[in-house]
Amino acid sequence: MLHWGYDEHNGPAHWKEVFPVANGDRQSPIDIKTEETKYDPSLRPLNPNYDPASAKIILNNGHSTSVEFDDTVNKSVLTGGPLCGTYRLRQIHFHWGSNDEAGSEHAVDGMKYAAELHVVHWNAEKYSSFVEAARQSDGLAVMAVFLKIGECNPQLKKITDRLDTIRIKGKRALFTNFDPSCLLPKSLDYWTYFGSLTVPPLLESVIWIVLREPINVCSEQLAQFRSLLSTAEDEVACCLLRNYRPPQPLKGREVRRN
Ligand SMILES: CNS(=O)(=O)c1c(F)c(F)c(SCCN)c(F)c1F
Ligand SMILES: [Zn+2]
Repeated sequence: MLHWGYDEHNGPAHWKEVFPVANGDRQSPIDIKTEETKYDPSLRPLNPNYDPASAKIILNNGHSTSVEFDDTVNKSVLTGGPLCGTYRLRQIHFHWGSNDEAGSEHAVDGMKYAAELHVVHWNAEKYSSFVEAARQSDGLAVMAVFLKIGECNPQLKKITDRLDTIRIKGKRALFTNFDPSCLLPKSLDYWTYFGSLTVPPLLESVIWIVLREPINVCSEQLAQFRSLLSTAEDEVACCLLRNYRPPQPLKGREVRRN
């Protein structure tokens, strides 16, 4: 396998050839069977606290589009929920499909949403960098938000309106004064479980916090994500039509809810 991606020749079924942890005991995403989730009274309310000035750039890394934040200080953090200590905001990015019927990574009782937002944080209380935290079992905390087809989302428009300036893999543009809380649903009720990155190197270092309430996105906005290119300037143009990993075996893990 050359470089990993989402095509037939380098997609999720091939990743284990280079990253054997793909068959590990705490892989993500998963299909959340709501009847089997366990209420846990010790789970606290989520407490996201983001400073819009932390937003720095918007980027096309060839696998998704991300907004990267200044994570050199504790300016934008997530505390509460299942977390011990303070997790610092690193970046947000999206996963989507080639059509509106499927595109999310997590599923709920076998049902997939049109897309999924990931808000990535790292444990800055215990570790000194994102890269170090990404190697630890409690190093990362990713909040997942489901996107369902409905009204156009005016907050998401701030991102989708900029995608034409970063169509080619590797392109980046200044992107500041953005608070990702504007993309969260009214309710911060969640499911939580121990899992992994959903892209190579698939590190098993993520405390997943999956919000139960989806936010809206319209079909036209999702189409703008699909017009991003997974290829660089000097390559034959190829659209990033889908970038989700299918659900992985639960292997006895518990999914708790607040
Ligand atoms: C949970 N979704 S993911 O796709 O596995 C994912 C990314 F795409 C990421 F980009 C990052 S952070 C930046 C690393 N290059 C991350 F921590 C991460 F978990
Ligand atoms: Zn992701």
